[in-house]
Amino acid sequence: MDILESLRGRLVVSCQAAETSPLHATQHIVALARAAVQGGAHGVRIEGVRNVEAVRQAVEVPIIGITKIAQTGSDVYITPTLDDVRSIAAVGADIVAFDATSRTRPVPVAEIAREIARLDKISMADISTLEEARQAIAAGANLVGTTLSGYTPYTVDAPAPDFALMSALAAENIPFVAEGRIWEPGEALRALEIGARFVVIGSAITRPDEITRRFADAIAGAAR
Ligand SMILES: CC(=O)N[C@H](C=O)[C@@H](O)[C@H](O)[C@H](O)COP(=O)(O)O
Repeated sequence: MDILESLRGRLVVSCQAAETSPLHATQHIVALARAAVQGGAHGVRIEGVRNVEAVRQAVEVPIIGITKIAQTGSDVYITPTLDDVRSIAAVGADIVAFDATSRTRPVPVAEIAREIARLDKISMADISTLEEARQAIAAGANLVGTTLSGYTPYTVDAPAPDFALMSALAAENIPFVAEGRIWEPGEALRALEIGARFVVIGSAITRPDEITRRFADAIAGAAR
């Protein structure tokens, strides 16, 4: 079946761990991906060449692959260069996601989208505003993700999750994925009702440190 069709209306789980996390090693990312699939995820979002390669051997669902590479002179870090695109595509990502914000960037969005298409992969442009989404689609991206709303200097005050952005994307028939700062099943459902192709959840499922902190903070607040 067509990959985007297989994900329509479904849950994708982002399995990522910060360098400081006890879950950073590839074996843990693989375990998170397996657990996500066991729990009903229809796809996974994975960072890093080694991790994508290992997860590709472990699960059969589609993989959204990214790299996170810091760039000199730019805040763009999600799959920022053509080499990143090539290396993540080569190890088995089905969809390659990349930063498509209008910040200073090493490679134009159109070049990244063109390279992903040349490699016969699906391109997912991570954006933070409606205007960035319009430009990414015009530049050839297959779909956009709301991933970076709240993370660019001009969206730091955007609501979490950013349902207003989702509604604006739906109103213009821009194919979009709901991703970023979704913590409740009801929020995921609302995103799908607005028109998201599928939903990507990360921290609320795969970052036990953040999940723990949420409970710990609530309990500490109540004890005060
Ligand atoms: C901003 C950024 O770098 N987002 C990253 C993109 O891959 C990940 O760190 C997020 O965990 C992912 O987008 C899922 O979002 P959330 O963890 O909020 O459900």
